[in-house]
Amino acid sequence: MAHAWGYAANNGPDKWAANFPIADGPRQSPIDIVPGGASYDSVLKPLKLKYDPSNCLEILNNGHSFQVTFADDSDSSTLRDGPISGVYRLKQFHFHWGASDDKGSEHTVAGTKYPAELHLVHWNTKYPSFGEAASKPDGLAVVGVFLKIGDANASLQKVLDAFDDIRAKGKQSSFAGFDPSTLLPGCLDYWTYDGSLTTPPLLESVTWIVCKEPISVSCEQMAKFRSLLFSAEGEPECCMVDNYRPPQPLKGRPVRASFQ
Ligand SMILES: NS(=O)(=O)c1ccc(C(=O)N2CCc3cc(O)c(O)cc3[C@H]2c2ccccc2)cc1
Ligand SMILES: [Zn+2]
Repeated sequence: MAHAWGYAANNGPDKWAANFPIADGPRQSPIDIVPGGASYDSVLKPLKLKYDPSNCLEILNNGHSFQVTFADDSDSSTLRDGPISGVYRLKQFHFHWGASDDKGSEHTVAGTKYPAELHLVHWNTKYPSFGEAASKPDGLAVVGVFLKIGDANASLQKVLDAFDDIRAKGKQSSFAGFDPSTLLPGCLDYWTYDGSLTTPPLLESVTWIVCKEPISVSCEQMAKFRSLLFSAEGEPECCMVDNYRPPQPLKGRPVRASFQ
């Protein structure tokens, strides 16, 4: 029986180390990003993101978040340059959010929490698959984008409009033709550091690339996020909120900035 980890008091982030001891490892994520503590590195290249909307397959509620999954059998949706070497393919994107607008992001900036955070998950094509890459120190690259309360986000609304079909855990539906680059901020300045998955199995295989500029989300759109359920059909309803891991110890890791 797979360990039923979650975000509740009895199975949440403080309890994960019992089944996933790497939770106390040397390169855990997320972290609190302290802009004054990050060092500008002129070697860092601009991010090169190329996404093909025809690779977009489906949207699903996996009981921890919802994710939009992409076909990754070719190099048509990729991340190159930035802090990484080689070609990483987009596998999926998902979000983390709070029960209220004062929390929800995983990374924080000088202690500031955003109401939500987008993760675009890519895997290194020097390995044969996502699953193989996920256990390698340079296997994954996740682009993180903060969401900040403001104007309604028209691109995000296309994703939220699909929620009625995936309200409960385990529900999925086809979701075609979505271009995830429409969820990126105008400025792609970023911080980068070596980290991990922020959910079990917490593998220390992620090069984190966290954008400095947030994208907007309206209060009404945040309410839509909170209409999803952690619970499956037929179970007592449990709202999907606060599905974020708090910042973890930096343990001496450098955080680099692509901007001055
Ligand atoms: N928040 S995050 O660090 O950006 C993250 C990235 C990828 C994944 C991911 O794609 N998967 C696969 C689906 C999945 C489902 C689970 O129930 C689970 O506990 C973890 C995942 C992770 C995963 C990644 C690598 C190996 C196994 C599982 C999850 C989180
Ligand atoms: Zn995530």
